[in-house]
Amino acid sequence: MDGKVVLLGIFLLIVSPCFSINIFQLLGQSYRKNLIQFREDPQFGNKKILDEYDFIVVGAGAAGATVARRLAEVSEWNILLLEAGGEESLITSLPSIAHYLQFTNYNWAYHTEKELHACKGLVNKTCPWPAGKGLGGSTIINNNMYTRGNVRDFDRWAEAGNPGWSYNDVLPYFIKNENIEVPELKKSPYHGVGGPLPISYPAYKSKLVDAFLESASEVGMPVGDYNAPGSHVGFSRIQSTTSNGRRITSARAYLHDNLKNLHVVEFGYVTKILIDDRTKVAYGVEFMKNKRKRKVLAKKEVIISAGTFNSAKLLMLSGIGPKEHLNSLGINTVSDLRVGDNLQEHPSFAGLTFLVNETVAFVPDRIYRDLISEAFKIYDKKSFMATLPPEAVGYVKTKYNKDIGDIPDIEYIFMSSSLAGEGGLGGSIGRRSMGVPDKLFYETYNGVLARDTWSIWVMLMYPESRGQVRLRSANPFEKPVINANFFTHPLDLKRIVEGIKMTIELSKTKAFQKYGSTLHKTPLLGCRHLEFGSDPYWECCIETMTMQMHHQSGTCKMGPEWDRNAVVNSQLKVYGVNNLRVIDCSIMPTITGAHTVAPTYMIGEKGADLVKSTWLNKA
Ligand SMILES: Cc1cc2nc3c(=O)[nH]c(=O)nc-3n(C[C@H](O)[C@H](O)[C@H](O)COP(=O)(O)OP(=O)(O)OC[C@H]3O[C@@H](n4cnc5c(N)ncnc54)[C@H](O)[C@@H]3O)c2cc1C
Repeated sequence: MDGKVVLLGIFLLIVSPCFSINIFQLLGQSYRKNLIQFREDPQFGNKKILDEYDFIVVGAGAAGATVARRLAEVSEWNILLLEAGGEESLITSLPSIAHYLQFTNYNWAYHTEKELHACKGLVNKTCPWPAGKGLGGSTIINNNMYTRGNVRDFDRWAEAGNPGWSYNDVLPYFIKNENIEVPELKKSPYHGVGGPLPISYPAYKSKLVDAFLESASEVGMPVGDYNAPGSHVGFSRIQSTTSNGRRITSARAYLHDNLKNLHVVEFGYVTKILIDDRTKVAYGVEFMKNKRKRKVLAKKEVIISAGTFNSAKLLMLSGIGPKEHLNSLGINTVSDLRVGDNLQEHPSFAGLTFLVNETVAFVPDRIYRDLISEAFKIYDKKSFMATLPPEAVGYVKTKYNKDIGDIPDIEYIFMSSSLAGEGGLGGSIGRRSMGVPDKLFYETYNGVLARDTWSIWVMLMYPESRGQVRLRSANPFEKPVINANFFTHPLDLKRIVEGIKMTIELSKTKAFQKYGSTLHKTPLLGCRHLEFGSDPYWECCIETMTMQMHHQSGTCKMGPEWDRNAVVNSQLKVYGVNNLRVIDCSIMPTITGAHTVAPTYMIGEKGADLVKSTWLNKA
């Protein structure tokens, strides 16, 4: 049965002329009869939620599902988890199709405004900025890469006036979250066994990923566990949030359990936090469901875990934010805080394409032509469909990196495919999700479409530039105004250029030359006035075809009282309002040096403990 549904899903995916047909959610209906005990939904008996809960958690993403679940472990408390989207489906569990999911209702589908130094060649000159929507949040549509970041990232948080957030303080929460399935890491003191989130290597391994790992020694790099202290710099296969070749979302990891005191509302869109004007106490939320406005109360706390964009948006809609901005929209200010500032992300460049002379790459065109046999291969883990698009990472130091020791500044994301390689029947879905227009794509990559290629996406780990999120209006259903301000600090661009040049050198190693790797040299449309391969040429490429990692963070910054930009304190309590916390990726004072889901799970685990220690210690 399982196999037939997946086969049907892949078939529909290919024949569907229009990706807006939401086949994923249709397929999901059969899968929905799963284990969440209580939810307000006609299909599940339509039990009514209560009028009042001990805790209300807004958003069921990486952090929200974690917090709700951990609080529900206190049996005398009741918890309401409100989520704007619906449930994941069977088809979303295939890691290889992550990019396709950005064209479904599982994505809030935001965009930046026009950028001065970035996304200049993309559709409408803006960067598409996805964020996940549904029970699981961005873990429904993300790329499953599990990377914790550097020891120094967390030590810096603590040094900035946030006691309890040093690496040694947060390590137990990374461990608590994890069930490591990589045999050689099971005994590592830095990994967890028995936690809710399985971490494994992708089920399928390509020949090209072996070449990447072999190339490490030729450029003086170790191969090791990037999630253990002291071995961040180096190359490795990806540790991923998958098990047996299937995506594991935060909802699967944390919510599929017999928790009678945890009530879940899907398609419940929270529009406002209710705050008593006089006492400044948060006492509930307003939300819309089925076009009806409703209200639910919280006895103890309201916890906002709506993700970096929507947590900031919800605070501002509720009067918590920069006074001048709220005034301009006629919103009464409850607490004048720098909500929405400090936006951070990992910009990157994904345009490098290396051709190889064997049929060893992930070429959707070939796979989809032989669909039936491929569908069956998924089940014995011999298919590219059971792997992640990114197969390995390398953490390297550029010449601009002045940090001593194990602190890289560029991440290589290795793919045995490329934007060009997935042309043809693959639908060029990766480049579409990045907003690369047809003209730029075809004029640059014609001749190498649907060919065997590999690529390294070069990701900046510690951006100096900062962006901003603001409300477009006081209407909660309008998309926020997002200014990423990428590359406003020139060093950000220079580091990526260096990473690109280092990647080209890497392609010349014996390991890659075994496959005759050659760089595709048609200059990028828009940068043809510059000498191919020069620094100005690469700078132009990055500014033209900027690629993002969707690691939005920092808009509800954690910091001490004296930090004028802080929104929450080290207990994650919002300044100036009682009984209100933000617990999600938005609280990061500075972005971690890696992909953000692992640290967000950690924030969820630690945040839940902070809430427990407040209320369980009260007499
Ligand atoms: C396309 C994509 C690819 C990514 N790839 C990776 C990767 O490979 N590795 C990695 O480490 N990280 C990756 N990330 C980032 C990672 O998934 C996020 O950092 C992480 O999920 C953030 O967790 P969160 O809890 O802060 O927010 P989310 O997981 O985004 O959850 C927020 C939830 O709140 C809900 N919500 C928002 N507003 C409201 C409202 N008003 N009312 C009710 N509910 C609301 C949303 O619908 C959502 O479910 C990726 C992200 C995206 C979008």
